[in-house]
Amino acid sequence: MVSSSHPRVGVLEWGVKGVAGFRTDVNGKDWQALRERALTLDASDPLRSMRDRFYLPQGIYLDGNSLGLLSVDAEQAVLGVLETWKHSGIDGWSSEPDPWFSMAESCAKGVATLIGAKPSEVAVTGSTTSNLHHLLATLHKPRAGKRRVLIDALNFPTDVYAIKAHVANQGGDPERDLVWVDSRDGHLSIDDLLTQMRDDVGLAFFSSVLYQSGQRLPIAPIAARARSQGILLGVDLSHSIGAMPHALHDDQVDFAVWCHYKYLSAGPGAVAGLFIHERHHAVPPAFPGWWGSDKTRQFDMAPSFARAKGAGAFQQGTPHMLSLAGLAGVLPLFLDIGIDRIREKSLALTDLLMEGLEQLGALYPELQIGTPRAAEARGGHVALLHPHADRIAKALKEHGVTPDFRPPNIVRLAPVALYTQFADLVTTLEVLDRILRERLYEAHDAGRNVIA
Ligand SMILES: Cc1ncc(COP(=O)(O)O)c(C=O)c1O
Ligand SMILES: Nc1ccccc1C(=O)C[C@H](N)C(=O)O
Repeated sequence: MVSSSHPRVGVLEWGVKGVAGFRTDVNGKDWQALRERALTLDASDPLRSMRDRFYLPQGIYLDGNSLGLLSVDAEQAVLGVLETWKHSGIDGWSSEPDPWFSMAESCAKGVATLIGAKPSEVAVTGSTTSNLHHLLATLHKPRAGKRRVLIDALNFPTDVYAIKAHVANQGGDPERDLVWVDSRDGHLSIDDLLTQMRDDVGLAFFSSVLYQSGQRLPIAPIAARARSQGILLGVDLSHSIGAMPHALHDDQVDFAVWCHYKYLSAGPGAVAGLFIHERHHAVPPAFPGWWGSDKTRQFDMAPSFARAKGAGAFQQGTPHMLSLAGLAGVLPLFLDIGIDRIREKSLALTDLLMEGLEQLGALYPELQIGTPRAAEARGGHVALLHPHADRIAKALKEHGVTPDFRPPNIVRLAPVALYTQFADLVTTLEVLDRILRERLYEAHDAGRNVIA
């Protein structure tokens, strides 16, 4: 455990006004009842000691769905790699107890538990984007009568770029071959989506949780429909891994990709992950590299590729150890707590937040909630919609709350079960109340910052 003298605050000094010095009681709504409930929830929160393991920047951090915070555990693991490098040089690859040579495999085993996969179905490697390119090139060969690719209009841009490029690389025409599940209101209709999984579709690719609205898609029925229609199904788990359980193996998803730097807090640009269902393990990777070798054969340096069994074969070059160590360090926290308890707290956090936002919506009609209310239809963050979302995000940050902004009108608020307190959310609501009441956002320019 972290000692009480551990530096909890001030790791990053943002120079914000700070929530503590911010008066919220001027002609405002009375948040006392909600605050009392939040304090009771905090007092009985079984995960509350986890917060002590994280470096918490000044103010309230609600951007863990973009970059999760640093834990002492991840820090120690990264420092451990540096120490080993310092003292052992090349022997770091083999020195016990954590040889670098097998660190990706040990991480894959832990990650598999979080997503309902067999260890042999997961590899920790590459980036979300590079893994998607790799799996598409390996598994999807368009054929006559099944050339169409189904994606949704709300998917994260990198996925769309990769899929368009893949279609073009396979001799197709993205304009003609892509079928879009459209959205009128920022959400996807599951009925629409299932209906569009028609006979002429060969590949479908969705996110488990949509990055803007936080809508969660039901993977089991989508995968069942994909199976019955002979469609290859891929899923991007970037916004759900570490926040909720998955059942990729049992649901029979064909493949999946994700990053580890959001809810999992493995560090900026941490090594990413991929899943390939075991029924596809006979297919060789499209872009092999020596790090995908059977580990007992890798240093034979043979000209023919003796690949690892399963997803490990999709590794390519030497793992980026400094970017892998953070994951190795933080994973045991998730495994010890168990992903079901994490989801339980995450839902309780977003419940409280949405309840408060509904109360604010009654006071400020321009404010709307862009996230589905039903627990099974939402992920770990809440999207707030407002015509001045860009300026509101800046005003929140100025007053000590870190959200992010996604164009055109979304402020995302992501409480993370391991380090967000219920009371933080009530403070956020109070700050937001005053920003809206006094139109404090007008002090900020419209438009996003380079990184929003
Ligand atoms: C759904 C989704 N996919 C992919 C990415 C990013 O891909 P990469 O990790 O390759 O930068 C993000 C966020 O950056 C994301 O939200
Ligand atoms: N990788 C990043 C690097 C810098 C800033 C943000 C990101 C994000 O991950 C954004 C996130 N995927 C999103 O849902 O918008």
